[in-house]
Amino acid sequence: MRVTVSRKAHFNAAHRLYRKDWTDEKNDAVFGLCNNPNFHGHNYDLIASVTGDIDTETGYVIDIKTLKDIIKAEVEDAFDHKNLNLDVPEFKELIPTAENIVVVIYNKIKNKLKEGLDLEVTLYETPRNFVSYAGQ
Ligand SMILES: Nc1nc2c(c(=O)[nH]1)N=C([C@H](O)[C@H](O)COP(=O)(O)OP(=O)(O)OP(=O)(O)O)CN2
Ligand SMILES: [Zn+2]
Repeated sequence: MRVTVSRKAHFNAAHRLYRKDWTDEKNDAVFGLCNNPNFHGHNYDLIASVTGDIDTETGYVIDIKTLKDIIKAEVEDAFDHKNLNLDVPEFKELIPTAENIVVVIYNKIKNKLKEGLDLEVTLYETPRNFVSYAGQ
């Protein structure tokens, strides 16, 4: 019996979408306002969903406190009130699009989960723009 346990979280971060190896013209053409050198911010929301078997002794798939602590350490403490391009090592050479951010978050959380647990992360960049990643 596989059951999914989910936890919501939140962080604010600034970013700029651009490639250092492209001209300003090409960055403007592809990324538009998101290439503004002054950066811009988003109120990111995320949902981390962990799927696994219910432990017969505890009744848990995962203690939600454990999931909360992982998300705090791996996502909130690492990204909240940060400039993703400048402050977060994972995005030194990786454009902080929602797609790339959700994959980075997935990998950071997945590495802290016990074997046998599956993970899906959904990241909202705005209330209407969101991406999901479940590995592969
Ligand atoms: N595939 C992607 N497209 C875009 C991304 C992205 O990460 N992946 N990101 C951006 C911008 O960074 C940003 O998200 C755009 O924000 P905003 O202009 O506020 O977006 P909307 O106008 O759609 O805002 P709503 O309030 O949700 O309508 C652009 N593209
Ligand atoms: Zn943006």
